[in-house]
Amino acid sequence: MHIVTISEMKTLEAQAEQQYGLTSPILMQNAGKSAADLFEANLLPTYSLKGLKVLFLIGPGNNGGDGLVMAEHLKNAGALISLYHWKEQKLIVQGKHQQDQPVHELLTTQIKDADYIIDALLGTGRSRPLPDDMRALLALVKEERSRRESLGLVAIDLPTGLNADTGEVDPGSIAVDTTITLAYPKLGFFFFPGRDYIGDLEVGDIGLPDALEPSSHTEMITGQQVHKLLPERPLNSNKGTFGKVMLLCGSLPYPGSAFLAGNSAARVGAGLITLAVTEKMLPFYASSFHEATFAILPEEDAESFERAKALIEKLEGYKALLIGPGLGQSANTREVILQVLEHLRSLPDDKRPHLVIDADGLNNLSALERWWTLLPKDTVITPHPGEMGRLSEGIKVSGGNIERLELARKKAQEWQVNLLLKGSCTLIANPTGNTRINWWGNPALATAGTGDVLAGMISGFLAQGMSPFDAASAAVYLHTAAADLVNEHMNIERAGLLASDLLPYIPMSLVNTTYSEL
Ligand SMILES: NC(=O)C1=CN([C@@H]2O[C@H](COP(=O)(O)OP(=O)(O)OC[C@H]3O[C@@H](n4cnc5c(N)ncnc54)[C@H](O)[C@@H]3O)[C@@H](O)[C@H]2O)[C@@H](O)CC1
Ligand SMILES: Nc1ncnc2c1ncn2[C@@H]1O[C@H](COP(=O)(O)OP(=O)(O)O)[C@@H](O)[C@H]1O
Ligand SMILES: [K+]
Repeated sequence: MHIVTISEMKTLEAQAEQQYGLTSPILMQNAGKSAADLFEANLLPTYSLKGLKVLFLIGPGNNGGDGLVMAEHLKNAGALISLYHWKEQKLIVQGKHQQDQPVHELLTTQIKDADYIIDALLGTGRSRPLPDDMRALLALVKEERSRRESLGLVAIDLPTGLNADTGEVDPGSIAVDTTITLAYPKLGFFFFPGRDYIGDLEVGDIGLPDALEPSSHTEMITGQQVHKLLPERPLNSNKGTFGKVMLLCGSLPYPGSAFLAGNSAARVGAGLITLAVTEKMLPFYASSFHEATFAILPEEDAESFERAKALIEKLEGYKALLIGPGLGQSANTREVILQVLEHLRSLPDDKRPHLVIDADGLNNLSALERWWTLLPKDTVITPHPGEMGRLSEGIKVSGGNIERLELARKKAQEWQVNLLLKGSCTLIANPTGNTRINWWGNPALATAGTGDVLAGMISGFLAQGMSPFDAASAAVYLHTAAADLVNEHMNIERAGLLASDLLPYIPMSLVNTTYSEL
């Protein structure tokens, strides 16, 4: 699904009017109706609209207009509606204009009484800092919410005061439970601090014709999209159908990496997993990973060319190669990597395994000048912000702010790689400048080894013939989906997940894409 900027959204609206006669009032009717439908769908089956007290905060522009249309639909379905028109300071309770008492007192009572408050103050048209009286109004809502957790907060299009292009927020903005955004998610939702204000994201249909495509090069990865990307599993198949993955991962201080990555490649469906390990390391893997096969390499004190040669000899027929997790950073290991890269560059496209470089694979490379010129075509690299900084001459890379998007896009083109920049909303940029962002996040993933799982999943998809951009996108989405499943099944929240907990839930995350609403 496209992600749009404010100006891209405005262009779409203008085109809808010019080319299809879809005027602003028509779009607003559609917007308000779909917001009402999504709101109701979220209530069910726990609550119904009958008798539900909903207070709408109505702003002066089209965002307020959307709110009014939505309110009318909810009223017709039996909700008890109050409307506060901010600019006019006018309060209407169940159709009656309240004029007897000072509006401030009445409004405070309405806030205290409401089951839900709908923020339809400002949307993409916000053009300056919020005025004091709007901040004060939002502060009242926030205060009530901190007193009463059952009060539901929903924003139409976006939480008021959030910059839809950058994710910056006004000091008066408040975080909501659900944002019902219209037509397309806005770019600023995916970056901090804005990301924290959105709550659950719903996308309302405003009836733009399918032929009207945004010009944006940025997409949100959706479950429906991933579902379509997943490799078919024909009845008439065998392990050869689903590709072989070779992993050059793990070393004495970090043996778990190869296990986690290899296991994850198998869990997304790859046909055969081979760990390239030394004899010294073999007993560890053989006892913990029964399904793996092994390519035995000379010990780490052997000449680098012998170690590289042993791996290269085994590589024929492999569809994917993962280099890096837990590999260590000795000069000898760096030499091995360079020789393997040289070999891969020399192979024709159809004979070359797809390459993923992660972790120490990247750390080894970042020490070299113009390291990217050493990569074979279509490589996927998967840095976290620290590794990205090292790859980019030491610049500081943001963990979640908007600058990371431009950086990833620019570097993917400069380096001609598929660049997966990890973080809370992980993003992926390909060499032609297209980007995809993962909306779903789960801080339980902020624990050692989860990156190895992700790298393994990408390799497993590459072995099954997915393109590098798609393999990275699907893996990122499913990685967070698997983490959500772990949370649900282990009854945990934001802490306590082990990377290995993800493994059995990866196949379930694949199945669940069938039922994705987004
Ligand atoms: N134009 C269209 O065709 C559609 C618009 N839609 C809705 O329209 C919204 C955008 O509408 P608008 O462009 O009217 O913009 P908004 O409704 O977001 O706000 C613009 C109004 O707020 C005032 N304003 C701006 N910044 C302010 C501030 N800091 N403090 C106080 N007042 C401020 C402006 O003077 C203007 O009156 C979207 O977010 C969406 O909700 C949707 O209905 C879909 C279709
Ligand atoms: N707060 C968070 N929300 C969502 N995902 C996160 C969060 N923190 C970390 N992650 C994910 O966890 C993984 C961590 O990878 P990485 O830093 O490489 O760890 P390691 O090398 O220890 O495996 C990445 O996929 C990252 O996107
Ligand atoms: K709003």
